[in-house]
Amino acid sequence: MSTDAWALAVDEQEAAAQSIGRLKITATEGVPKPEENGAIRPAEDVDKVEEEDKEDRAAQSLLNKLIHTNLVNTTSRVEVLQRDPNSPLYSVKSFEELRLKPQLLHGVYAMGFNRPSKIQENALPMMLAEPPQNLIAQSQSGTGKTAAFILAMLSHVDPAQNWPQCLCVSPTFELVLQTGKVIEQMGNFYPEITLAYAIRGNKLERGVKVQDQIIIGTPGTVLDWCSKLKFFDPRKVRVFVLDEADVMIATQGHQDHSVRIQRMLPKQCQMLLFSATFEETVWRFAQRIVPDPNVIKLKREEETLDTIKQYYVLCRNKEEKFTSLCNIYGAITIAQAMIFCHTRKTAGWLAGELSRDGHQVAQLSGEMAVEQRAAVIDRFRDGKEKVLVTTNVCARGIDVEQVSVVINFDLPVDKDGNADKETYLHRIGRTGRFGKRGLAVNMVDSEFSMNILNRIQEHFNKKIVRLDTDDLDEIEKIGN
Ligand SMILES: Nc1ncnc2c1ncn2[C@@H]1O[C@H](COP(=O)(O)OP(=O)(O)OP(=O)(O)O)[C@@H](O)[C@H]1O
Repeated sequence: MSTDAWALAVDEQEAAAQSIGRLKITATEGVPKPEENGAIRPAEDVDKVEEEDKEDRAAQSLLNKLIHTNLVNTTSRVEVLQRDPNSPLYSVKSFEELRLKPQLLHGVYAMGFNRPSKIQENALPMMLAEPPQNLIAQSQSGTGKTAAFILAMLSHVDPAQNWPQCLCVSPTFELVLQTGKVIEQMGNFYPEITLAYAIRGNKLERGVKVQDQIIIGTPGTVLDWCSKLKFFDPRKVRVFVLDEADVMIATQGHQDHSVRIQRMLPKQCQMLLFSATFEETVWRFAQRIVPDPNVIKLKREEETLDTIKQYYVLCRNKEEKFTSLCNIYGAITIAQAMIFCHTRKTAGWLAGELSRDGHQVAQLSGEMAVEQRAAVIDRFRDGKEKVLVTTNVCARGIDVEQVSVVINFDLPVDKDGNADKETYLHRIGRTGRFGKRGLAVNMVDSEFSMNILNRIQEHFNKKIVRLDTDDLDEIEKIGN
């Protein structure tokens, strides 16, 4: 969006907020009611009331627009979804009924969670059962998987034992930091439990023994900590979590590290594998390495979220894609957006064009130092930049509530040039988090990319609708 359009949208929001305030005052204080004593209103009073009626109607319409454009609090929407059996946020049980410890109940409520989601309701009893049971679980992006396995880890820790008992391995530095923060938040009322980060740069002195009960880290560093450096004894670990399990299995390096870690764990250690996607071969592999697992698996057509609307636009080249993007920004209010490109070069070019157009843009790519990448995500999460242009580096897991639009400037393909359906799902899942509405727009600029889009539609059995970005009215409609 141009700075002007952005300013206009903000003004409109503020005006609406003030009008909503006025509406309230009118309702509680009321205007004089001359009809009640039969007196005829003076002409200027009638004018005034008519004026106020008009104002109220305008305010009401703005309020409606705000509700439709999802700019107001979505709590009630989440509550509605949590009572709809077809929603992945549905639950019949409360957190109390899941028998969480009081310290953890305190933690989840302090985070603003009212009820568990479907995956939390289903997975937690399996994860907390005695004797411990293994689990391979799939649930749509943004439906609370992370919270589920964190609650399981925190529940299993014995705070009296000062050594690592739970081990969580995540594929990237950024995800480790993000998940670590959630562990700290949820465990806020359980101060006896502490956490160590096994990530590059967190150097411990030789010979140190980690006393924290939970370790979260990337696979290579975790392996170093328990094998070469012997910072902790893997034989004492009781819970092992593999987050984004499919990528941990499918990526050779991650798989080697994870399997080597797993071999060092005791036989009775509980194994928990979570992801939003499990390609068939990966799923089979997971079932081979996890003994006797409980399984929560989605049907193909359940994998996409109805709350994320998916569109595509036809363009001829990257310049036209950029124009389409500007048109979208000109027509709808976008809180924050993530734009995915295939190469660093395109991402750099696009970030430059967007900044020239007045946007606050951040760019993220694989060659940046991990600390630098984490800092970029932090700034984006704090809303300092409204647009994040990136390659695939943060397609997975990153949770930024305000992302209302995801743009696939280039469609995701694997190294053989085939449609990368899993990455597609993870990318669009950066919006529409926990019941929010989201918009995903795919830019198609060749027969090749049209084929990729078709493969994606067929795979998920979900129609992706064409959008004409020259027609501003049409774009406006999809923003509602
Ligand atoms: N029961 C709940 N009530 C309200 N909000 C919740 C609940 N559980 C999780 N959330 C919030 O929903 C958002 C998404 O949750 P989370 O990151 O756990 O999803 P996920 O399934 O792990 O996503 P992804 O597949 O992208 O990794 C987070 O901001 C989290 O704080």
